[in-house]
Amino acid sequence: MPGRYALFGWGVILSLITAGAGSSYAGAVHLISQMIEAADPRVLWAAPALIGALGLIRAASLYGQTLATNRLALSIMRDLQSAMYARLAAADFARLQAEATGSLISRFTNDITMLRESLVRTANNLTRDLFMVILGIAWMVWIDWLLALYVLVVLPLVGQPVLKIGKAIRKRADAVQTQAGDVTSFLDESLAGARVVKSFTLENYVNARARARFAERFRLLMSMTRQRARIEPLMEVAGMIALAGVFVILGWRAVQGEAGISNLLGIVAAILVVSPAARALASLAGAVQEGFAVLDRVFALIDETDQVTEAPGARHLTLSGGAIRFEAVRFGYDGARPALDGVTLEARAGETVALVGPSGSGKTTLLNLAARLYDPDEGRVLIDGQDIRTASLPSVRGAAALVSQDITLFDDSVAANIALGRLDADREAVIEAARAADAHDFIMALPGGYDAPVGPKGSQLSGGQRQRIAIARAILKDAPILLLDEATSALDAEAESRVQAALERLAEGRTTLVIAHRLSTVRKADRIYVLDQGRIAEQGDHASLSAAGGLYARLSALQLREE
Ligand SMILES: Nc1ncnc2c1ncn2[C@@H]1O[C@H](COP(=O)(O)OP(=O)(O)OP(=O)(O)O)[C@@H](O)[C@H]1O
Repeated sequence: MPGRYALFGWGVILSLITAGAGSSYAGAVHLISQMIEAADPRVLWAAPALIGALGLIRAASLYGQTLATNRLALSIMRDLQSAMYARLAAADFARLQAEATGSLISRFTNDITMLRESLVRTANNLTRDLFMVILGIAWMVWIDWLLALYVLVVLPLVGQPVLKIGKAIRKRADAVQTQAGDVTSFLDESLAGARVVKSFTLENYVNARARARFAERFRLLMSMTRQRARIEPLMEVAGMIALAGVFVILGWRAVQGEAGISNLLGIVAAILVVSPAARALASLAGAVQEGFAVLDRVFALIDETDQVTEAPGARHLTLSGGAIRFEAVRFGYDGARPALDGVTLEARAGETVALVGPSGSGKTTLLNLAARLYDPDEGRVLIDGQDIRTASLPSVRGAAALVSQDITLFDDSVAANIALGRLDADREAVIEAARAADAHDFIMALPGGYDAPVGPKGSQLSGGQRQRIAIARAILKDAPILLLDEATSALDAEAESRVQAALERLAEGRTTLVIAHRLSTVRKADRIYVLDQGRIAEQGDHASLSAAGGLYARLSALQLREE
């Protein structure tokens, strides 16, 4: 496959040939009309030969040029999209949380579409039309320099306003793209929430929100269209003024007795060649500015830097059982109240530590920090005695398996979804993990078994089945630490007891930090930490904490479920 520079080179050369052949029509018309004026009989074969040759050359080079320049533009698009996705894949969890998924998706759909149109148009037209204008003017000078001089004075008069319009378009294009993200995120949210929309009869509510967004979209696009629409008429007027002046000059000459119809035809042909090219260039100014606006957005994203990064020279964690320790950890999502405020806790290797606390007390935050999805503002998180900030990121993320309530399944086969726990796992290991997660039997009952597709977001499986797939995935990962958010979602008794049993097998032999929702879990825990407003309010085992009659005693009566 030809490289970028070769494609660019070919694009320029072929544009030059295309423009050369196209603009030479002016010269050909001039020559042929001279022959006709002189009643030269050779015109009978020279005219069709000349016109035909120019047409063929132009057609062939146009084809090659379109292919070369589009290939270049599209390959740039492909690489920009890959770079953008790679950046997002590597981006901080906080970064991804901060922007709506729909808005992120819009960068790949709306932004990229606008950029593609702009790039392809630029690639196709910029050099070709520029050469057309330059060569067309050269022909004018050759045919009649005085007329050419006149045209050259008139045409640039519109250059300045056209550039100004381009700048106005760029400003609006940015707003248009940002709003496109808003529309996409609304669509994503409201369509994904179909169950709620229907059951609460929110159709009118979502319709009103949709109409407001589409109305805003209309307004922004109209504002951009008004700018775009000004360009062509400007060029039209300039072209007409040029043409009118040419006739005045030639008419004046004819009155003086210096006739010459071949000059007239030649110049008119040149104007006809130059005009559309100049018009295309002018409207390209708008498209280029739109492209720049999107490129600004694309590069702003690609250039983003992360907060959670690997320290220089970071080494892999040395694991010896997966003891985990929080030391005076303070952390806030934003400047406001900290979500964790001086938390010190410990789970020794192999221990199960339960986290209990009111809603919003910081339990999920604690698991997020243990997986190093965020870094503490103060204090340290240690795994087997090593500060996880000083260790390599893959080794930290590899040390713990996170099983949360929002289970992510990808639209792939059951086996592929389990294998996400360890990408190089073979089929036997996948089946073994599924057995341990009590998922094997239901998987075998699916049409296609392990190769059965799970559907978008796992929609073809039940809630309990999805949970067991997630557990199988964690079993396959075989990390020494388990970070578990016990499900509260309503599963029926049988599904729940199966999930529960699978979780117990998963927790065997691992250090476990579990956000507990069940009495059986806290009873079995080696230690319970009770969180309240980001602080450890109490700690101990179930019996002693119940006896103390504090926050835990109240919470356990309300929050913890009996089997
Ligand atoms: N992404 C976020 N951005 C800003 N604040 C957040 C974010 N996530 C959580 N918080 C805040 O941090 C605090 C602790 O939240 P966290 O999710 O850790 O609580 P929790 O104990 O897990 O609650 P629950 O039991 O209801 O899930 C809350 O006050 C919450 O509003």
